[in-house]
Amino acid sequence: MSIDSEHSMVGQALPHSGPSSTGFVDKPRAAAAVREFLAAIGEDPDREDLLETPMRVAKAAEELFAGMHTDPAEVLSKTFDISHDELVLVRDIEVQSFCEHHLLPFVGVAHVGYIPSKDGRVTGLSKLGRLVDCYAKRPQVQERLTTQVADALVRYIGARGVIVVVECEHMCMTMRGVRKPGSRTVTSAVRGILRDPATRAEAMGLITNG
Ligand SMILES: Nc1nc2c(ncn2[C@@H]2O[C@H](COP(=O)(O)OP(=O)(O)OP(=O)(O)O)[C@@H](O)[C@H]2O)c(=O)[nH]1
Ligand SMILES: [Zn+2]
Repeated sequence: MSIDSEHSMVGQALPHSGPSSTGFVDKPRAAAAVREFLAAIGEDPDREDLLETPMRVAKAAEELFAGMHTDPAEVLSKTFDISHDELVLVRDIEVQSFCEHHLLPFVGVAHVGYIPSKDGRVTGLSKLGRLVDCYAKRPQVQERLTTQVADALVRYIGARGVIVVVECEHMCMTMRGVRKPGSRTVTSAVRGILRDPATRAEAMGLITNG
């Protein structure tokens, strides 16, 4: 179960809670499933070079899906009162996620901007990258990733305006299926006063032109 505090887990004692918890994957179960999968595709799971693969995958899953067990409220819990009440924008935050339809990666960048709460509380810049990871490191679709990052900034630090733009290439569209390498999907979410056309245009200008 995810410990995302948006989903009614606030205040509960959580096993393995924390921004970078480990130990949440049932590794023997995951390894058994990978072994079965290898057999299903016609491989020999007892082939010497494959013997350790199921457990390797199970261990990797802990890292690859760590966001499921990261609490966004905790990521954004520390703020600084520096009385900055205008746009803060971090561009080109690396995104590495997994499409929940095919469990193949989608990778690219996120641009995250926000206008702090009226009292000018800001979060540490690195926390925006951690927030993106929190929502990216889980089975995901790009649209949901984009809105979850935007909504978290409103909810947890009271941002008066938020703009999130995510641009990714989906391996499920390049390695298989429609096979369109190089195509990039762009999604955006805008909240609060950044919905105002002039403010939004200014933020989009900074995102696209630097
Ligand atoms: N909206 C959205 N779609 C995604 C995302 N990642 C993958 N997809 C799409 O999910 C869809 C799943 O479609 P299905 O028809 O159920 O699956 P499929 O037969 O494997 O589809 P094809 O990829 O067209 O072969 C595909 O069109 C994918 O391109 C995402 O982040 N957002
Ligand atoms: Zn996919």
